[in-house]
Amino acid sequence: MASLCRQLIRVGARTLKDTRVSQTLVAPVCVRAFATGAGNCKDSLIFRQLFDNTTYTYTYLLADSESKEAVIIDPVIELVDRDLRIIKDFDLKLCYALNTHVHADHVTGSGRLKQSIPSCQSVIAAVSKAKASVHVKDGDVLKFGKFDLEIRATPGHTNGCLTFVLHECGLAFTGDALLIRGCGRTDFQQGSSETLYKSVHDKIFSLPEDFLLYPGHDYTGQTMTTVGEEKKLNKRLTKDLKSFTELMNNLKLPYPKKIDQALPANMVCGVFDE
Ligand SMILES: N[C@@H](CCC(=O)N[C@@H](CSS)C(=O)NCC(=O)O)C(=O)O
Ligand SMILES: [Fe+2]
Repeated sequence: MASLCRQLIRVGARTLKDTRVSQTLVAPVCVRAFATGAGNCKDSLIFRQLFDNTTYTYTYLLADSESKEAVIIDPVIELVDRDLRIIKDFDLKLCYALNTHVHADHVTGSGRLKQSIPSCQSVIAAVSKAKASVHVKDGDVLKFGKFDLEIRATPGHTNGCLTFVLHECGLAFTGDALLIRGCGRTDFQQGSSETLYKSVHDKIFSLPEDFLLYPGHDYTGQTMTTVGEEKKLNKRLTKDLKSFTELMNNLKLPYPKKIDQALPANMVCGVFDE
C-alpha cells in the first residue's frame, strides 16, 4: 500500500506539469494521496482541524496515513455525523476519542463515537473522575499506527486538563489550558490561576519554540500558534504570576450558556444510558 501511494503522489506531481496525462491517473484511490499532515509530518500524518461554529470548539482528527489508525481530539456531540463521514471517507480505524477535559460549554461526542465504532475507546484524565473506557495520567502514551501521543497533565482551567503532544511531528493540542494569545478561565471546575500558570510554563512553554500549538477554542478566527509565539505574545501568560492571578480573578466572564447541561453529560462522556 505504501509504495502504491508513493507512486500515485509521483504521478500526481507529474500531472501538474503535463496536462496531456489523463486526470484518472491521479484518482484518489488511496488515503496517503490525501494526506496533508502538519508540522514535520506532511506526508505520514492525516490531519484535519474541524470547527464547531456554535461553541467555537476545535476538534482534531489525526491518523497514520499507512496503517490508517486514527484518534480524534475533543469531538462535539452535535457534529458526530460529520466526523463519522470523514472517518469513513478516509477509511480510518478510529482507536481513541480523546477529551482534553470535562467541557463546560458543549457536550462531548466521544461516547457517541464509541457507540458507533466498536474499536474506539473514549479517553479522559483519571483525576477528572468522569466515566470513559480509558483513564490517563501525566506521562502516559497512547499509540495510533506508528505515532506516539504523549499525555501531559496541564491542570488549572479544570483539575483534569490534558495537553496531547505528538513529538515526532512537532505538534501539541492544548485544550483550554492555552488559547491563542490567551488561556482558559479558572473560575469553576476546580480551576486555579496559580496551577494554570505553572502548567503552561512547565509543560507547554518547555516544548521546542517551533512546535505548533492547536487550542480547544478560538473566539477570534485564529487557528493555530507556536510555542515561540505564545512565549512572546500571549497577553496573559507573559505576565508575572501575581499580575496573571489578579487578571484571571477579575475576568468576570458570564458562565457558558450550556454549562448546566454540559457538565453532567460530560461526566459520562455524553451518553447517559450506557
Ligand atoms: N460564551 C461561551 C463560553 C466562553 C468561555 O467561557 N470559554 C471558556 C472555554 S470553554 S470552558 C474559556 O475559558 N474562555 C476564556 C476566555 O478568556 O474567554 C459560551 O457561552 O459557551
Ligand atoms: Fe473548557
